[in-house]
Amino acid sequence: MHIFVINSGSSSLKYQLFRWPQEQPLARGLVERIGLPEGQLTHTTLLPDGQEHTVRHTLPIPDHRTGLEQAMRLLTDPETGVLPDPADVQLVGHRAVHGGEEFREPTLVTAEVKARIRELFPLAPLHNPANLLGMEVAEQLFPQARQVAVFDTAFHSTLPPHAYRFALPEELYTKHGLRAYGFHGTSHQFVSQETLRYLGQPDARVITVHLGNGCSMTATVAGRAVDTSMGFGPMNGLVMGTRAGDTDQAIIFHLVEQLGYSLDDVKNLLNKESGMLGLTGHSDMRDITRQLNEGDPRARLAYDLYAYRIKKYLGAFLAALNGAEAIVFTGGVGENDALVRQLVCANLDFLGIQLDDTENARRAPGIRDLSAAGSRVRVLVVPTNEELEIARLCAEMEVDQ
Ligand SMILES: Nc1ncnc2c1ncn2[C@@H]1O[C@H](COP(=O)(O)OP(=O)(O)O)[C@@H](O)[C@H]1O
Ligand SMILES: CC(=O)OP(=O)(O)O
Ligand SMILES: [Mg+2]
Repeated sequence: MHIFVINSGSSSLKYQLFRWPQEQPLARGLVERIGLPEGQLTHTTLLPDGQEHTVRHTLPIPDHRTGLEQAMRLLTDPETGVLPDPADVQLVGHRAVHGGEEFREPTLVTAEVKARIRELFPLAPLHNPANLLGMEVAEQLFPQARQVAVFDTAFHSTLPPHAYRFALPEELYTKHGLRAYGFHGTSHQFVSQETLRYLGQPDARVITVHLGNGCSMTATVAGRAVDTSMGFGPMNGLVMGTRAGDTDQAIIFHLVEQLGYSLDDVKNLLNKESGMLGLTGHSDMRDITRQLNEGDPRARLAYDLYAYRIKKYLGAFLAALNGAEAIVFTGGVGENDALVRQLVCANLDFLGIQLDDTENARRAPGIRDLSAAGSRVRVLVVPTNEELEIARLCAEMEVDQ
């Protein structure tokens, strides 16, 4: 059978088409810079002889719907498409970001499930709307297929209460669900599993650092999450493309009471105008790298702040775990940006963390060990593959039914 997976992030949409159970990717694509003036669609067809054929289009992609429609045009193109008939797709896997406390397993998309995803919009305003849209567009494109949602929050359902509860009155948790949920769970799960296999240590303590447009870190033991940097919504913790991460609640009161912000203004500020964008004017790390190379001090500060925040969480999670066997970088920035990794790992030799600078600067595909010979903690790059993990979880659900 064929499984089509849609992974809508805040600024990008990724998709992959698999032949199953071979786990064979037939095509994959990336729609980037959604909402920015120059959107980019990269579509790769994986040919039977192992060759890849990639086309790139630069065009305005105002929203996720347009991105998905463009992708479908390429997939079903009568001459070059690998999916002549959309009816060949039996299963569509969707990334869904916020699943609250109830969605801990892959879930068949029904009208009720969609309604619940909609109710969770306020908690993940950059993501759940794009996820739901993906489901609605896919229902039209693949009317015969089963649609399954895999939630970012699911992997974090193993967090202990002292990690997920806030020091707020109990009722706010018991009646209103105010707790940390954690996000990017599918990526943290995939990457931690890959790492355990790579190390040959199924019980290892692994800290996964997912740096995409959104960024989060998770402390894991034997592949189970025990703490994570994101909280109630995907805003807390690390500095991100457009999200501030940790700030001080007092700032919110000051913005509203002294500077005349409405609550909507604050939400917009913290979700869409802050983070790297607020510091540099750019949200895409490649633009900030360019700015840095031109000697712009704003880019320097932004890099330092971004890396320092990761370092602080690393310290916290190493304390929570009483050490770690591996620290793993993943996501668009984590996999590609050597300077971020260098700044994060600098001056951590007292913890037994030492990076091999040459290995760190080298570009290569696949899992890479960046640690210096004497490093007690392994520093790895493990490319994430949320789509494959989603396809596996959806296929497992089919078998279990
Ligand atoms: N070669 C690269 N060097 C530095 N940053 C990169 C590179 N390639 C991608 N990135 C960054 O990765 C981020 C997007 O990561 P990704 O994981 O695809 O995001 P999303 O959260 O949308 O899934 C962007 O900030 C982009 O600039
Ligand atoms: C949850 C989240 O921040 O996702 P993304 O990084 O894809 O925006
Ligand atoms: Mg992502």
